[in-house]
Amino acid sequence: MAASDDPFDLFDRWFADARASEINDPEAMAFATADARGRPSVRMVLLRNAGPEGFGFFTNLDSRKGGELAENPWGALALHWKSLRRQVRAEGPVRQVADTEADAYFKSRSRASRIGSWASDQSRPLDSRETFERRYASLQEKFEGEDVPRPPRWSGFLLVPEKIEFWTDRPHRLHERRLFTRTVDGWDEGLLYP
Ligand SMILES: Cc1cc2nc3c(=O)[nH]c(=O)nc-3n(C[C@H](O)[C@H](O)[C@H](O)COP(=O)(O)O)c2cc1C
Ligand SMILES: Cc1ncc(COP(=O)(O)O)c(C=O)c1O
Repeated sequence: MAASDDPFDLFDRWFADARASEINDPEAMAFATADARGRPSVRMVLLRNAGPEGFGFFTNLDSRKGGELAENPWGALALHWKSLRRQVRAEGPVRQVADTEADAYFKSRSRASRIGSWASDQSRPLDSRETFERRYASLQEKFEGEDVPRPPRWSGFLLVPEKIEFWTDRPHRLHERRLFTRTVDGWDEGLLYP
């Protein structure tokens, strides 16, 4: 297969274009999960790695998405770059990343964001903003002068794509859709009607 037909090479080129032309957050993607009954939910997350191993992001394992992935480890994502009028979609099984990978990413975040991850019981009900701010302030004190370690329930997920679609806007809604489907030894490429 020619290098230009590899979906991750194509993704890298599109992502580079998006970094150059989006006004903010070219890595923002909608990430869908579903519970054990198949009921879907979707939210934005930041794409932190993309390559042949998959598409990765970081979050709280006890969040709603974390709980749904524990019951049903499948996901779907969509990136839309408005400035380019392009969309990428991917679907497949989702796995948690290794602790070493989560540690390395967590270390790269700002100290304030690291403390925030300890302060936030992500997706749980919060009685008031004040409660959250008090928790944050007391954690700032607790970690004063110390390194802020990764909370044990904060990690990352990797969606290992079985399908990746590249969508390009064309006039009169006659868009181009290139679908890559994983095979035992590579990728099949085909087109879809828009
Ligand atoms: C642009 C953008 C990027 C976001 N990135 C992340 C992220 O990488 N990880 C995360 O946990 N939440 C992120 N959030 C917050 C999520 O959208 C969501 O509110 C949170 O993860 C809880 O989702 P859940 O209750 O479905 O688990 C982001 C929100 C926006 C708008
Ligand atoms: C709750 C939360 N966690 C994680 C992230 C990902 O970004 P970062 O790791 O740079 O904080 C975001 C981004 O908006 C977020 O809202």
